[in-house]
Amino acid sequence: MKENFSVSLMCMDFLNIREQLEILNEQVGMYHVDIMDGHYCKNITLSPDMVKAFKKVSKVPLDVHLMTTNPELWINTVAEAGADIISLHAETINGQAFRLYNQIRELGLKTGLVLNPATPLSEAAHYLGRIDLLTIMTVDVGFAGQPFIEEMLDKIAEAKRLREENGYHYRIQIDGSCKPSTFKRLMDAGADVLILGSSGLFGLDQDLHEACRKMTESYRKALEGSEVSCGL
Ligand SMILES: O=C(CO)[C@H](O)[C@H](O)[C@H](O)COP(=O)(O)O
Ligand SMILES: [Co+2]
Repeated sequence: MKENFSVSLMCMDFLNIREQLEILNEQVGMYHVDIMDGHYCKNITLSPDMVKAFKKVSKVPLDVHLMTTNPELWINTVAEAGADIISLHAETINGQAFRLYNQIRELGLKTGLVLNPATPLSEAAHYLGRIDLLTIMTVDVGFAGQPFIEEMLDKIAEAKRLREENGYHYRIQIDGSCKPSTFKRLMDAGADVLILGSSGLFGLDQDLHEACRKMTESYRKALEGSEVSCGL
């Protein structure tokens, strides 16, 4: 079941990073590191130096979500910092998509693609076959704690159908408002990985051990009777 979860580290308590990662290392399959440039979206969160710090303690892969107008400026930097997956926004790579994904592969890393809620899957139709991790935003980029966008359930189902019809290999990851009240609908629609942020983990309890327990209990309850197994 841990492979079904990633944790959004922008939502953690920055005064106790090491302690929280040592707990989360045993609970989830990946960490999600949001890097924003304050231009592509109106916020500035984590950084390549934070990737370096996380890498010293993390026992799971780091997926770096680049919310930057010029992602080509950051790929080598976050790769050197320790990223295992680099997730680029389709909206920022038209005209260099194949070049940047070749660059990520040549660095020995996995390729990620992120689609904003308003961006259709067709935007990436010609390179979905090159993607290891497809992240579907279920909130507009920039902030935690936003409301879930229901219309994204159809996009998740379409991503799963496209994968089956074309033999693509990407895992489908959900970013934004993954929480007890959305777990079942997201997994039933076809999600493989849920990014847990303020609403799905850190906001469940002040004590992280207790928050993890509440999260996994609500996930199990949500999937009772669902056609989705816990494993991939
Ligand atoms: O990409 C992001 C925002 O642009 C973040 O990874 C997540 O959406 C956010 O951390 C999720 O937190 P939520 O409060 O559970 O929606
Ligand atoms: Co993100």
